[in-house]
Amino acid sequence: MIPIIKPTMDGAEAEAARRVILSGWVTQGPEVAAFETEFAAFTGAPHAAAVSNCTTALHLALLAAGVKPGDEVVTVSHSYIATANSVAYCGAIPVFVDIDPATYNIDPTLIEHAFSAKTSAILVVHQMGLPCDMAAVVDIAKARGLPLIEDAACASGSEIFWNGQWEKVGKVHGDVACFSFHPRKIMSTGDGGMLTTKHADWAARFKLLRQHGMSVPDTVRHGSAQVIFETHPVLGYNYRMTDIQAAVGREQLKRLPGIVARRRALAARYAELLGEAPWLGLVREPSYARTNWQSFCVRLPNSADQRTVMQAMLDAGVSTRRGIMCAHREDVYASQPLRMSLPESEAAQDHAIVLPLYPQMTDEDQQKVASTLIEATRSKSRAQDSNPGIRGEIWWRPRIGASLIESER
Ligand SMILES: C[C@H]1O[C@H](OP(=O)(O)OP(=O)(O)OC[C@H]2O[C@@H](n3cnc4c(=O)[nH]c(N)nc43)[C@H](O)[C@@H]2O)[C@@H](O)[C@@H](O)[C@@H]1N
Ligand SMILES: O=C(O)CCC(=O)C(=O)O
Repeated sequence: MIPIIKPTMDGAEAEAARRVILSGWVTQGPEVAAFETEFAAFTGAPHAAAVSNCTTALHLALLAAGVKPGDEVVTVSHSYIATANSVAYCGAIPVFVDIDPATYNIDPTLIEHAFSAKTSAILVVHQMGLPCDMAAVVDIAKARGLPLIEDAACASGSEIFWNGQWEKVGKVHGDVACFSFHPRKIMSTGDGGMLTTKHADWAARFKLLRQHGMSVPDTVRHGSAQVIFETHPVLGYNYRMTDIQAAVGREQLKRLPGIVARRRALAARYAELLGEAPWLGLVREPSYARTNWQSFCVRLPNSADQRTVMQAMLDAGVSTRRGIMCAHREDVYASQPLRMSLPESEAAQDHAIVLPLYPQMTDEDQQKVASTLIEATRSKSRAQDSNPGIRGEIWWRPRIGASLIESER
């Protein structure tokens, strides 16, 4: 079976975990601090704070941005449900904007239509590792005076063209970026997350809130010759990363440039192999973005049944995933009125699939994936079913106006 992903770990990560276990200090401590310093240096961010996963990172980011109950946060539905959930954890309402089908990322031209007097933040996603159009989004956020949060769960090592040079996602281009180290991501600590921010006071707040809002951390009390009594001035959470995870993360970070380079080579090979099937829509990087190819997403012809194609591939020993989910279609958000229709988000969920991609893949593996996909879709390759434009042209269908669904509020 060719799986969707394989973590890239070996004895170096095992040895790092062993070293921490034998050190006698295993929870958030010196390894977490070192991982934060190294991750900040990697991205170019002034501050970093490690947490238990990216969902908790997003929660803390929204709290630092001042999101409170009853507020609205403009974001996408087309994302793993953690994006919308983090807004709901604040008692706020996620207001969903449709995506650009060429990039699977938020369509900046639609953002204005999602605003109301209750909007208190913008939360964008760098979906599948491909940076969204940050220049456009930053302009909108600045014009409105809104904090801008980047869900960079998938985007470790991705780059944005900024002020004439390539910069890492997380440097930070908005106010704060949130990363995931879940095993489905390209570097992993088992589970884990990281915030990078340009604001020193936000970083201090993340470090306070991740550990129960405790005034004096356990590490400080542990090493003190004086008796110290801690206090809890604010409501905090247990969102810590352990030192075992951080030690693994430090090894993963050393590998990250190599992992990204390998994924880029594998993605280029997929594009070559699938080039003979023009009915399949591939993602092409816009001029402002270099993806880490966390996922290699392919748009199927509209007449192809997604589940049938995925089952045929699974039967042949190739694991795939459907297009990115849409939160507004899940029961948990279904009763919430939409401010705009989301046709591109829904089409992307229903008509795209994600192919296996991991550094250990052989050329034989990739040929098998490509040939299986081509065979499973060839009969659906009628010209009228192709998705012109998904190969890189901007495929635009205006949908503001008649299709706009006004909020009932
Ligand atoms: C592009 C999207 O990719 C991912 O979403 P997804 O729906 O593809 O993710 P899921 O299908 O839930 O991914 C879980 C899969 O990730 C793999 N996986 C998860 N944990 C492990 C692991 O520890 N070891 C190995 N070898 N594989 C692991 C398994 O194949 C598991 O079925 C997430 O990273 C999303 O956040 C992201 N938007
Ligand atoms: O829990 C998951 O499956 C993914 C969520 C994630 O990536 C995170 O919270 O770091």
